[in-house]
Amino acid sequence: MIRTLLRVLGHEYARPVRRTVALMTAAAVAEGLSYALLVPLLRALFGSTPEDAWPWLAAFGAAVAGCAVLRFVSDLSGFRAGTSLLRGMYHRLGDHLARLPIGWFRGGRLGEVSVLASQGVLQAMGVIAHLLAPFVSALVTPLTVLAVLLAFNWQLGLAALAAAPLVAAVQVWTARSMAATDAERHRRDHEATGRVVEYLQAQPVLRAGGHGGERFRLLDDSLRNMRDASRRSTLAALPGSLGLTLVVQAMFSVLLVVGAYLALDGSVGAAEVLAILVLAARCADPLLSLAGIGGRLRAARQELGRLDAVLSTRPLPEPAEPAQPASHGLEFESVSFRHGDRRVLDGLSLSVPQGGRLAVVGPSGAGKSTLLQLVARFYDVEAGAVRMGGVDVRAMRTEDLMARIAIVFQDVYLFDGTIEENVRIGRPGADEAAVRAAASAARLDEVVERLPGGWAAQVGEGGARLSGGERQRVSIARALLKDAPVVLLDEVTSALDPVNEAAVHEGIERLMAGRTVVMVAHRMRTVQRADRVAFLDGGRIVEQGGHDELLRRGGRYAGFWEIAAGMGTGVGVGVASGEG
Ligand SMILES: Nc1ncnc2c1ncn2[C@@H]1O[C@H](COP(=O)(O)OP(=O)(O)OP(=O)(O)O)[C@@H](O)[C@H]1O
Repeated sequence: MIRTLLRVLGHEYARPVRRTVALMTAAAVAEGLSYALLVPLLRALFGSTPEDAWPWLAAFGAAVAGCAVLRFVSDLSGFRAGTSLLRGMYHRLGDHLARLPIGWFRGGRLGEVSVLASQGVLQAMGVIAHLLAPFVSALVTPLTVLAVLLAFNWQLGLAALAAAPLVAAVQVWTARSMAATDAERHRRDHEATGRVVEYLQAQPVLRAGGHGGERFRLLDDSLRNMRDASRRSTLAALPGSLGLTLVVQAMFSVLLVVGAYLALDGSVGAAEVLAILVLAARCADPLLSLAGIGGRLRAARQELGRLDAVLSTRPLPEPAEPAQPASHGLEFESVSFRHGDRRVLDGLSLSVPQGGRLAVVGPSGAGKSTLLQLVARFYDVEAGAVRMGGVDVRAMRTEDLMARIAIVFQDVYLFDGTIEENVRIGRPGADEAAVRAAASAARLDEVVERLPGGWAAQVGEGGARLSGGERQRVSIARALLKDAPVVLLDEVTSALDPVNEAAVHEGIERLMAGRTVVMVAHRMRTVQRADRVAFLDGGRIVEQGGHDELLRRGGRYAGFWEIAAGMGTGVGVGVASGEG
């Protein structure tokens, strides 16, 4: 386990961890040896000259004090190593997550990683600070006492030694039999955590559906499953802990019988037998604690495994010799890409000259957003290449690539800060005048005027205090401020009110001016801004050309708008009258 810990953390932590383990082992051995002093102490006390016990008592006192100091030093070292591992782990995890492809952060992953980053890291790193000392003590102290017993009297030593393989066997058997229940319990815990988050997020939907006051069945089910898994896991742990208790009791009884036999035989004094029994009793507690420590170690090991899996996820490879494109046209050459088993793009080829505007149209799920994501390297293509200015995006440093791209997503995320802070994310170093200019070009100043507090008004978590259209304006202002030569635009699918719609369109028009643009378009009005349209279906370009030309052709593209018009999605006006 320590090896996995060091692999997960990096070997620069090996020294403090090894020193801590050595100190803890020394403390546990010292503790065992201090107990051993009870043998001569009790022998002297019950002998013919009890005053001979004084030097042994002094030695015992000194040994106990020495143990306390060693234990303090080893615990302190464990605590220090634990906190430094914790800090290191957070840095390592943070650095690694920042290098993972954006596509890795899918819905379920967010809950998983947040539980891992909060509870998981603490649990895994707590091994050194909280679990190692009792574990080493529970193993090493009884072993030291055993060595003392063997040295003192081999029959008694052998009687105690017989317990060692039994304790080991019970531990191994418990760990094996618990593996499946532990894993299930953890899975159920995670599932329930996810359901709680979902329940909170889904409150508006539940209330709209008239389920506000009711309990949420999916949450109830997962909580019940969690309770059942927890019960199963507790029950599964019982035989192990019972087995350990039996082994320890049996060892004690055997020692008692062998001791009594030897005492009656006259080969060992009664005082020594008493001392041996006291020693055995002192070892019982640490041995019995092994059951509980074992469970916590197994849980920590599982968390460590999960951390290892996240940290082993390969980040997007960075080129050894990064290239810089001289221009900003885009080209997709025979691009194939799949999400799991689902093929999303299938040998797609497409190009957008520098300064050109391409609208991508197609049915839902055709792969339009994926096309944009491949330009920004949220994922890497499976086959083929995406190029900017003739340079494969994989040959560019991620930083350089992202500096050349401004993205306006359908779902705009705003941080809980002021509008100004949210716009500034587009170019953190921008001066105030530039931020205001971008905001005004995106017609965000109108929004600011309405807000109590103006530029200093807080937008709320996720931008909750702004409407969808207003959030879009912030996103456009960010992109304008970034002033990147390539713009990727994923048009909002839901209808905006006329004022917001006009403002968003005006902002987008300014954003597109003089830049290479690829836009996923859902509205006729947007498509008409493009100088070329690609109709995507089944991961391929089915038709390509100018908007009017494609309409005249009467193929898939024209049919698509006709259906949209028939469904009254707001695009039909353009089809009927030829305008958006
Ligand atoms: N993160 C993901 N994991 C697995 N599959 C995904 C993921 N994202 C998208 N997909 C799959 O890829 C397909 C294409 O998705 P994409 O978002 O590119 O479609 P789209 O054409 O933009 O659709 P829409 O117009 O509805 O937004 C989807 O049908 C979906 O099955």
